[in-house]
Amino acid sequence: MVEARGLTKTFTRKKELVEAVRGIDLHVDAGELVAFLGPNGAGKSTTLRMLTSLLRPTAGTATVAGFDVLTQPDEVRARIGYIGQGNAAGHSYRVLDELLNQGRFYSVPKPTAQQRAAEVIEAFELSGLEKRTVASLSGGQRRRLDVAMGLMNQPALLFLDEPTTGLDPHARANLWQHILALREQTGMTMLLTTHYLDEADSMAERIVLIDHGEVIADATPEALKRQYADDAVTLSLATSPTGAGEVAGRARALLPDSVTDVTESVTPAGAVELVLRTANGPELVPPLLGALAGSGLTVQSTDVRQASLDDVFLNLTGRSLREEAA
Ligand SMILES: Nc1ncnc2c1ncn2[C@@H]1O[C@H](COP(=O)(O)OP(=O)(O)OP(=O)(O)O)[C@@H](O)[C@H]1O
Repeated sequence: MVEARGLTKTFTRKKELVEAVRGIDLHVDAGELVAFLGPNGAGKSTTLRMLTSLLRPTAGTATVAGFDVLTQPDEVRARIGYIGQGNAAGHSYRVLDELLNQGRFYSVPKPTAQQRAAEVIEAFELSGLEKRTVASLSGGQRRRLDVAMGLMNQPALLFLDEPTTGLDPHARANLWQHILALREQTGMTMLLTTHYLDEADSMAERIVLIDHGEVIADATPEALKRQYADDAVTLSLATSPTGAGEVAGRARALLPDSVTDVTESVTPAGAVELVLRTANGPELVPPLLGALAGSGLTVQSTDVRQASLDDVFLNLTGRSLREEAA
């Protein structure tokens, strides 16, 4: 559905070259839900805008829905929906008129546009708001209208640039519910940008991690975490009369090979604390607890912190995506 090779965009700003996108390759199959994740200024929006034919690449090629973005932009646009960062709808216009105008923009015949508008109004919970002006809608309703507008030409592929940025958690969850329902019903291919880590983790089937205009990793959230970050298991063990060192030594001898790193300390209360790095913490804990108890060691508490996409980004770049987003 999307095939890009060496996609590059260089801007000139105050006589200086800004290499916004530096040779991105991308392949997206029909029906995939792919998230571009990366810090501010990484080049996500610029990539999306090149793929939607809104921006001409400095170098590289891309085909979208079977058409070349450079030589066949009209064919590309007819087959995609694009929901940009800003609100697409005009403030003083009414909801239904905006949807019908969008249909007209795509040369959808009027009866079809009316039927389509009724469908997206229903699907995106905009019923009862048809006559309201856009300015009078809540942030969440407005964003749902944006997405609904992007669907008026029944696209095969939907591009969403930071669809949930600025929405409160409830409105974010609500918008996602609608997007996922749409996807389930239509199997639509979706490509979105976000810098919400939790959102990318739970919603995207595949994450393309972008930094400084380049793809630094591309896989499912689970695969990324498995490959680039470890879970941290913290065990707190009661010390014995023979001393903390002896307890730690006995515990260490029971650790399976899947533990890649161990740090050891003694808490102010005198407990021996071991922090274990491993690919799969939840799987490691039950047998390990059994083995520790079997050898007479007393586990006072256990904590498993599973690897996050922020750990992945940190391990790949040395920077925290969470902090950069903040
Ligand atoms: N029209 C432009 N003129 C000059 N520089 C630009 C232009 N558009 C984008 N840039 C620069 O290109 C780089 C990439 O920007 P882009 O908007 O693609 O990043 P992004 O990953 O989408 O970030 P954000 O999450 O903040 O939207 C940034 O340094 C940005 O300032």
